[in-house]
Amino acid sequence: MKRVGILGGTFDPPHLGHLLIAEEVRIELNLQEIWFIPTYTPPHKSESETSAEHRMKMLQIAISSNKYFKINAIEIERLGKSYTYDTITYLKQEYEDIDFYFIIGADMVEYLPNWHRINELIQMIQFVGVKRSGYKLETEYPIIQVDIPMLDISSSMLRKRLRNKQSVKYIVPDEVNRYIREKRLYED
Ligand SMILES: Nc1ncnc2c1ncn2[C@@H]1O[C@H](COP(=O)(O)OP(=O)(O)OP(=O)(O)O)[C@@H](O)[C@H]1O
Ligand SMILES: O=C(O)c1ccc[n+]([C@@H]2O[C@H](COP(=O)([O-])O)[C@@H](O)[C@H]2O)c1
Repeated sequence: MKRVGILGGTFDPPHLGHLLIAEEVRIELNLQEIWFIPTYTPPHKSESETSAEHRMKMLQIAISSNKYFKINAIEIERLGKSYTYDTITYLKQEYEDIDFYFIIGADMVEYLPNWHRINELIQMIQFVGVKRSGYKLETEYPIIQVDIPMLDISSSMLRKRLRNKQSVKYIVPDEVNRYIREKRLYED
């Protein structure tokens, strides 16, 4: 069976935290690929600030230097709320020969009891939790934990910095920074 990690996210914008957790989990669990799945509408928070097109483009730029990283646009194509249950149901039907591992930060681990159809979802896919500053990686659910170096960064912190015209260098890849500036994203 092929082993594939999934990192679902809003990626508004993508940052080094996303890339680091994906790479660390890939190596630790010996995964052949990581599929980044951008949400259309995130299930549990307000809509993204930038369009799906811009988020896809930034993600493409961000992952381009890693041959194991791919994008799967299923949630953007599906439109509506991006429930993981729907995505995994589809992926398991479509790719019977793949074992999927769904990577989440500790903030999402804490939130797991509130996920849509969690009792079914937890039987369908193996979750992999990673540390995140300010959150506990403790849960009753049978997740795998992977130890990663913590980077205390988030997309909301980046949006705030960009609004305030502060630097985001060394927090997002240079090419993503260039795209954000060129398209004047997150300016107000
Ligand atoms: N610095 C980080 N360390 C560990 N996990 C992270 C980090 N940043 C994001 N993640 C995880 O990556 C996934 C996608 O995150 P998302 O795209 O929502 O970014 P975010 O930084 O959490 O965004 P926002 O600040 O807008 O909520 C989530 O599972 C989240 O927990
Ligand atoms: O399906 C759910 O109920 C659910 C609730 C919270 C988060 N998720 C998924 O977890 C991933 C990270 O979410 P986010 O909002 O932090 O980008 C993303 O793929 C979401 O679709 C899914």
